[in-house]
Amino acid sequence: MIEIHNIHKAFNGKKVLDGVSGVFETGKTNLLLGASGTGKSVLLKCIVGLIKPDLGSVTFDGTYFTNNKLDIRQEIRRKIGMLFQGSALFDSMTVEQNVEFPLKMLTDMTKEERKERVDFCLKRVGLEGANKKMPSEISGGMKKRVGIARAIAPHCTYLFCDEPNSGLDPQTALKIDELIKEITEEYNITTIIVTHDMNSVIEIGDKIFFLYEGKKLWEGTRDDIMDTDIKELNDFIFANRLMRDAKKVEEEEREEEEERRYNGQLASQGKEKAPSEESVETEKEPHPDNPEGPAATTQTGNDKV
Ligand SMILES: Nc1ncnc2c1ncn2[C@@H]1O[C@H](COP(=O)(O)OP(=O)(O)OP(=O)(O)O)[C@@H](O)[C@H]1O
Repeated sequence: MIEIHNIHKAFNGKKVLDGVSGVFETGKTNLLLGASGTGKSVLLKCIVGLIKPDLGSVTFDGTYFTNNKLDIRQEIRRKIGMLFQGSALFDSMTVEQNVEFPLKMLTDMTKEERKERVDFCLKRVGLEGANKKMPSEISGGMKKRVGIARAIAPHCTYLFCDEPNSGLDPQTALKIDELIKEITEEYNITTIIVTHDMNSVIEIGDKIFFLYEGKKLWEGTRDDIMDTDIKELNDFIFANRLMRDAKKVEEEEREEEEERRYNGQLASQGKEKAPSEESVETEKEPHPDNPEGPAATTQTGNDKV
């Protein structure tokens, strides 16, 4: 779990982050959502320590990170995997050398152990056998997969992805989203993804933090993002036609459901009423074994007297 508290950041007097707080849960895909220039990347960099916030703190699983001793910060950094926007592979290295790179830098694994881990990670992201290819020989989607393999290779506890879908067609983007979500759940990683892609929100938004002009205006899940009354959020998500259509379908389904429930209530009331009327009638009818029957035993107040 990563906790951020009251993060502020300004550049040359221009406020970019204005008191952002939140908790990013373990085993979940946490999305930082917002329009361009709203401070998502700066917040991500503040969390991983690439930018120092002016104020505020970041805690990784209870260990204070911001302003802590260098060795503690380095220890936490070792557990962080990064997937950069353009994949950021080393062009002069093969796929396997790219994935092996952080293992050489961050671990004391033997050559054989590194080879085993590289093969495992490449297999996990669906790139078995691509070891010897150069980045220039593979597609954008494959590059993202190599980036993911490289990020998780040193058994990362925290995974940060800066717009993992940028430059990908929708189908490949969906596959990358799904892969990140699967890996997050499988290895119980705390994942934070910077995005403005509404498809990602719907597909993998376990927890969403909506940033607007440097502030967190809303947080919630993909199930409730369409039902808020926050104007800035609605303007952002419903600028996308697919989202407007999805909202329309959701409203129609809700109306149908309400109608069904209402009709069901009416029917059940009617049902309750019917047997009681019936039972009154049958009580009045004599039982075949007892011709005198209940009808005969019906008494009025006067009879009793
Ligand atoms: N190192 C820097 N120096 C000065 N200004 C910066 C620096 N980094 C970011 N900014 C400014 O901070 C603001 C927020 O930038 P940021 O990259 O976080 O936006 P974003 O929400 O990630 O946008 P996008 O979705 O377009 O990537 C922008 O106005 C940007 O110009």
